[in-house]
Amino acid sequence: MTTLGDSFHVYDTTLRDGAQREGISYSVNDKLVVARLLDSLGVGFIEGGWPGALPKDTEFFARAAAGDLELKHAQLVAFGATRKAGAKVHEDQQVRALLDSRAPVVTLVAKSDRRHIERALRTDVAENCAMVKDTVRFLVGEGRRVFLDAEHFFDGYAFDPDTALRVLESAVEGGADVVVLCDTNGGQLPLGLSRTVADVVARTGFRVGIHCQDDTSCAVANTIAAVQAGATHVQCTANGYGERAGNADLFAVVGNLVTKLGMPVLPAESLPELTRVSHALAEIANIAPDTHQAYVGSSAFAHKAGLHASAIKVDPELYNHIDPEAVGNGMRVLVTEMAGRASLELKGREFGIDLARKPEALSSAVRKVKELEAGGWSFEAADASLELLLRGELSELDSPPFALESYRVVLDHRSDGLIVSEATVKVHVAGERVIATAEGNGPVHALDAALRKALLPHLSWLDRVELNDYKVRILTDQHGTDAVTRVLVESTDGEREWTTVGVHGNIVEASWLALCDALAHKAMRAAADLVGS
Ligand SMILES: CC(=O)SCCNC(=O)CCNC(=O)[C@H](O)C(C)(C)COP(=O)(O)OP(=O)(O)OC[C@H]1O[C@@H](n2cnc3c(N)ncnc32)[C@H](O)[C@@H]1OP(=O)(O)O
Ligand SMILES: CC(=O)C(=O)O
Repeated sequence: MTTLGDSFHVYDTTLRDGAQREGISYSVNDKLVVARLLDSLGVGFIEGGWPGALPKDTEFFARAAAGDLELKHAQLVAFGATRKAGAKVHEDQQVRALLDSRAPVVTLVAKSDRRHIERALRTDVAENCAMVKDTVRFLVGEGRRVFLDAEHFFDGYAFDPDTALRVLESAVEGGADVVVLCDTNGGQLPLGLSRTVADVVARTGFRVGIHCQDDTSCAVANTIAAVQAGATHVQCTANGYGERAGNADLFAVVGNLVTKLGMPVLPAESLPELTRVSHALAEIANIAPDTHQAYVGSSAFAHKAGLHASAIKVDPELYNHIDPEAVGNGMRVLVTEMAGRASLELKGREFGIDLARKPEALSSAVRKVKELEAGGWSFEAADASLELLLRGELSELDSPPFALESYRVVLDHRSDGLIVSEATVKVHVAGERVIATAEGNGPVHALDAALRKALLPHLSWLDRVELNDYKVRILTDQHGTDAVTRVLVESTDGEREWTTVGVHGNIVEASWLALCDALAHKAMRAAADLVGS
């Protein structure tokens, strides 16, 4: 299917409005990488920043013009304000900077609420309209395509519709292609906003765009409502980054337009790239991806409730609003206290375990999971411990790689201020009784070191296994007033990562349980690899 071409604009403002989010500070190199990623998706316009206002943005446009940014799909847009009140447009340094940026498209921001014109700009409506018309005409005369961002349009239209419309008319008289209605304070709700958009389209016949801030958490809904009311240009930011509560999220807007409204606003091959690009852009912004983000979050198609899983077992479409792979995401089944037999059966499939014809083992595993979770265990993030539990129910596990006789950990607070932990483990491995002692900077570190020392000569794969991450959570609501500790251990052997869990009233024992599962899981895989080779 071909895209809608110029008849519908996907306009990205991550590099300008997205950068207005608290905590984001793109370097010029970051901006170039972001622009390339957005271009690879096939968005029509990339607003690169405000040249003349921010030195980094000026440099970004200079580097883009010098060949550092070759865009295959998008056109680069420079953002800026109209000339100042009472000034001559060709003498306005900010306007000149827009031309100097050499961007083929310019988006001008202009006031469209009479209160802002009079109180913030300290001018009158006639001069404000002249500022808009002069600036658009000047830039169009210099060969630029111009869009007008009508700031505070919805509030302004409600307060004084004639003024708001006069601003739009001035832009179009000057030669603007699109007038973008901005919900700058983000206070709109979909129904009212779509009525205004429809009204403006009907009264003016202008090409209308939409720009929504997310202060009512309705930016995406408002954007879609605007499109349904006649807007043909949507301004969005990656992952909804933006001033205050953010902007309309590009990925949700595009996801909705393509999969719900059947509008091919991006090239067909871009849709499965949404998740990857969203996460890559989060990385560059130095913001952890929102796991619950619609369409692209890692939890967007993660199912926890047993009833959901039982229907998904019949047909995944019953509980997924789209095929997750259509947007490059994937479905996951989570096993927790909310699991039923179907959840465990589906999870088992992920591990290559067929539980469908083992109803007793399945029911017993469900019971065990519920009991353990009630005692503070959590399998949601500990797939490796869950796999061991399921295989244990099916009596599929070989005996563990070693057997513990005992361990002891001591903590030594020395007179020189050093605190050293020492652990001794006595284990039986490969038919031998082994005793090993090691020091560490904490009790768990010492225990891990002692265990490795004891096992390494007997388990050839152990030298590749490392602890990647160690998370501790104190669960104060378990067992009345006694707190229990939950430890999650993430391990790696350089090729794959796996997570195990341990729970106990004693943090060292909780850690020990998680460590033992980690090694048992690796031993299980090593044995399977041996059989497979
Ligand atoms: C809704 C939006 O998010 S629009 C994007 C907003 N982005 C930014 O503000 C980030 C970049 N901004 C900047 O770097 C600076 O604010 C600048 C360079 C634009 C201006 O800096 P300064 O000249 O020091 O002015 P300052 O920021 O204090 O005030 C803005 C001026 O622009 C005027 N102004 C505001 N909107 C407009 C407009 N649409 N058209 C013309 N002038 C405007 C204000 O009245 C004020 O003028 P004054 O100095 O005569 O009072
Ligand atoms: C232009 C813009 O960012 C706004 O009105 O919110």
